[in-house]
Amino acid sequence: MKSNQVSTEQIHLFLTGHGFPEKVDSAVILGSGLGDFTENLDEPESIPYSEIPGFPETSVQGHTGELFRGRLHGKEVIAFSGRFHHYEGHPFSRTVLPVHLAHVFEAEKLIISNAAGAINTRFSVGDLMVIDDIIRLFHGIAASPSEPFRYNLYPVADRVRALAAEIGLEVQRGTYIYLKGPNYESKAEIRAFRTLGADVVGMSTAPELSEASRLGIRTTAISLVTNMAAGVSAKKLDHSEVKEAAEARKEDFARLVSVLIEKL
Ligand SMILES: O=P(O)(O)O[C@H]1O[C@H](CO)[C@@H](O)[C@H]1O
Ligand code: HPA
Repeated sequence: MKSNQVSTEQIHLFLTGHGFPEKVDSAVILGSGLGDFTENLDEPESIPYSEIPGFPETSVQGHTGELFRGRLHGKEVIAFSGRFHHYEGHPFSRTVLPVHLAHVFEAEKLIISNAAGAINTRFSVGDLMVIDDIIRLFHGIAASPSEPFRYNLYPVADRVRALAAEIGLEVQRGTYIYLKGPNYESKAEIRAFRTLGADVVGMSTAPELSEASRLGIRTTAISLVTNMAAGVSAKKLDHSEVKEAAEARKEDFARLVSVLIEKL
């Protein structure tokens, strides 16, 4: 049943044959520890990635590996509880599978989320940040060749903050720097990235944003600061912080995604 040769159109056909709608309003990619968002969907149904032809499985803690469909504010939503990271051994063309599926489901909006470490010393653990630009130190991360980044994240970031304010949520904005991982950064690297203008660091999202930009999907990306990056605080970094911070902010994260699905 499983093969890397399965096209996104065939996956779409499989999913619509299993109760998924032909088209959705929004697609959501859930970052590390943020999978509980799916508890907010009305009439949810889900299929484990292991049962979807052509779908790789997830191996990172905090990514359950399940595709959800449901409704929010009466709108059709698909939510990827679990993403594929390049450091898990996936080529970039596969890390962007959720983006390609958002495209075949004709999603009007794509909301990407991630756990990230804060480089900006004015940020705190638990902060939500809308990404208004990205730094891709490693070129060659694009899933498709020769594509400039053509999507302007700045106006969307303004709108996200305004919508967050409407529901009483303060959201930071800033630049996400993509590192391949899976090891965390050194203190010197974090100092260097600060001088480059990065506010948070993570190991996902940039390939997805690049591909969504190429496909012309209206996209926003939200980081949850799960830790201060290496050397910003004296604390030793550990993936368990990701889960703790996500657990503490899961309600606010869900409220934010919910208002974006409703109004962005
Ligand atoms: O970006 P997401 O998938 O949220 O995961 C983040 O959490 C992991 C590090 O603990 C890295 O994979 C980093 O990218
Ligand atoms: O400090 C970090 N560095 C890279 N990726 C991360 N994902 C969560 N925290 C971090």
